[in-house]
Amino acid sequence: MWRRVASVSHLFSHSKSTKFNQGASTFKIWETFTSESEIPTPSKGSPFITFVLGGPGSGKGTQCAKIVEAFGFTHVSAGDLLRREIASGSAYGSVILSTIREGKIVPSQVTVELIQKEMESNDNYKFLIDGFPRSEENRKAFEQTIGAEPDVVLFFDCPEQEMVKRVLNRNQGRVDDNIDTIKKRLEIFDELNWPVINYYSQRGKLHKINAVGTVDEIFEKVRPIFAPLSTNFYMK
Ligand SMILES: Nc1ncnc2c1ncn2[C@@H]1O[C@H](COP(=O)(O)OP(=O)(O)OP(=O)(O)O)[C@@H](O)[C@H]1O
Ligand SMILES: Nc1ccn([C@H]2C[C@H](O)[C@@H](COP(=O)(O)O)O2)c(=O)n1
Ligand SMILES: [Mg+2]
Repeated sequence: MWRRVASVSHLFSHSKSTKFNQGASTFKIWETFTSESEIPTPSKGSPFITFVLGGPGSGKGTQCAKIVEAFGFTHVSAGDLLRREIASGSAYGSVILSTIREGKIVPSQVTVELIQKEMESNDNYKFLIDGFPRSEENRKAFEQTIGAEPDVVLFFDCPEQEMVKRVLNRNQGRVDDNIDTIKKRLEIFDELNWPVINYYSQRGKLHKINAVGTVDEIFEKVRPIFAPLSTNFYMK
């Protein structure tokens, strides 16, 4: 059952907030996803947030592109934001680059700030946040800074051997797509991501998807999770 847990209205409390607060669309979201008894107190100005989890090469970015196309979400990839920060030559750039090269996790404050800016600068109210949270520290920083919890959490479950094969074949020139860094990323994933996955599983938000198969086969497992959006949601 879809359930809104927290409001991010304060995140959008300035000029951008009105897009969430005005018109019938906000109320449509509530009408569609919650029964009367489950609505805590409808809060105006709450974007629909999906976290997308899975190991390196599990297919998160690939499936996000399909979800964007089918359901009109905005794709916010934490890894892409960090790579963009490196490319921009910002003050954080060199630290981010060395962290990514080592297969480690960038401090949450940096990543959450980038995600927040991206959400605030976007007119959409449906967000796929890809590759985040990677750790409990990430998760708590998002909750504290943004003041929200996700509505849905996808977890693409893929065997290690398959993930390694996909990453080594990716061929996008990423500094972390080499066997040494992949091994470290997998270790970090095992150590830090499982507590996050368990956290959302215990709260009934996790949708675990077997990520083996063709891209289209996997998307057919994803589609029903968002199907209510296509029929009832106020479309972008
Ligand atoms: N179902 C699939 N079968 C085979 N290859 C796939 C499948 N899904 C994605 N790929 C390919 O595997 C590679 C990794 O996919 P993708 O970039 O979507 O993974 P990711 O989870 O976003 O990885 P990362 O965390 O490293 O960003 C890409 O080259 C992609 O084209
Ligand atoms: N929440 C995040 C997301 C990503 N990173 C860093 C470390 C990852 O290995 C790298 C690439 O991310 P991907 O594109 O694979 O999602 O970016 C991070 O530190 N914290
Ligand atoms: Mg990716």
